[in-house]
Amino acid sequence: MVRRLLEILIANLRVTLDDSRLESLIGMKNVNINFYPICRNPELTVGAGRHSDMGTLTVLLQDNAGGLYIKVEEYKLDSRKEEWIEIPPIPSALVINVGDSLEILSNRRYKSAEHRVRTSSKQSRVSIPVFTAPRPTEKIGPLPHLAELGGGALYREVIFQEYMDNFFGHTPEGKKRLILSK
Ligand SMILES: O=C(O)CCC(=O)C(=O)O
Ligand SMILES: [Fe+2]
Repeated sequence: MVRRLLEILIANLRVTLDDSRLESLIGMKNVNINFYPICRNPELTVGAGRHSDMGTLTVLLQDNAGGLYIKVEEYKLDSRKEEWIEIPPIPSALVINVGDSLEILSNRRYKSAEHRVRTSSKQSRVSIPVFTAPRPTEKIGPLPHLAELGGGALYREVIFQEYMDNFFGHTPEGKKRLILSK
């Protein structure tokens, strides 16, 4: 399913990638199981702090507890408004998140989703994300055609392993680590 999604997203940018490259961009897969216990002081406690996923696409199954928020930014002429909106649980539905690698590859035509999870005093919560990411040896940079069209590459090319070392070596708030690839 992720392979098909990626194929469609890339085709939508009018870029053609061969099968082995597509496979390499989602070649590393990891599953987590997150448990958020009931919390007495939700206003004092972070469930999952604001971040974006570093890989290509994340497929997330959440139970019915709610609490997943995503940051939406709105740019007006000279102002920027940001808002956190809840992604409500829908039975049997999956949440698909764009990760940093896809933001870089698409030269920011797709933006990685900054998200966080709040705790609750009423109900515990379980979520199961499946992370897909490039193989560690894969070079990640804006796809050439997109850099040409979009007035230059917004990110420099990195080996994905280096990106991961940077990701786990620092814990910047939100999406700030993406700047480091520029
Ligand atoms: O629990 C969730 O809904 C999200 C978890 C998450 O963002 C993550 O594991 O990266
Ligand atoms: Fe996440």
